[in-house]
Amino acid sequence: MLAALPCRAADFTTEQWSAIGQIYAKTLAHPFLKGLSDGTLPRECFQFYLIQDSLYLRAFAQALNLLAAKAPREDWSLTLAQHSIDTLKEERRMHQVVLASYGVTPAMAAAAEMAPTNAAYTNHLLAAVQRLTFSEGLSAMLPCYWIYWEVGKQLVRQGSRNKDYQRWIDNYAGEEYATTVRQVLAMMNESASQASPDQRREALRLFVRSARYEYLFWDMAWRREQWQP
Ligand SMILES: Cc1ncc(CO)c(N)n1
Repeated sequence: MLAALPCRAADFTTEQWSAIGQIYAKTLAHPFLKGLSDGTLPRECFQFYLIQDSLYLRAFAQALNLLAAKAPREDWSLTLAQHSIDTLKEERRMHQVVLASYGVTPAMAAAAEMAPTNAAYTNHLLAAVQRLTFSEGLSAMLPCYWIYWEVGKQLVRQGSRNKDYQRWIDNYAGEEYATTVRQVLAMMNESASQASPDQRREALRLFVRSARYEYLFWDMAWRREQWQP
């Protein structure tokens, strides 16, 4: 029976990744990532991305804290709360170093408004962790971790001619980031194994949606998306 196949409990993350195969392939082929890799990405696009991403990371860290509060295990709460702190400290510091070299002060970045895609994506994450079960919320958050890791590993093979772009790539291709992502993957598999089939189905749907938003986030930066009117 076909209906019995999707959303099985064992190795849920394998199933999640296979559900976004096409989305991930399109992501790697996107001109933003191609440009990051070959160094031809226009400076204004990267700057737009960094400003939007610093706004994104604040919401992401908030979502992690909400998820930490819902975790059924104390060690998971601790891990997620730690990731929230790391997100705010490490990633934002890196962004600020790079942004400063682009002449953007932290105040300028903080005063910027979220572009439509960014607002939609962060609202999707915050709604999922707030309204749904731990497992479903975690599934919505997972593409943020996982896709960046995969992209980092892929892009580091080629390297970039632009040193700012290279620094960005190195951050996500590094061992420290890998450890972080592996923690969340293990948590996802364990948590999904205890969820109901309906919850797993919903978790998968949220995962796919977040993967689509990840794609759209690059596209947003590439287009330097603005609110209309
Ligand atoms: C949009 C987005 N997704 C994921 C990450 C990885 O934390 C990030 N920095 N930005």
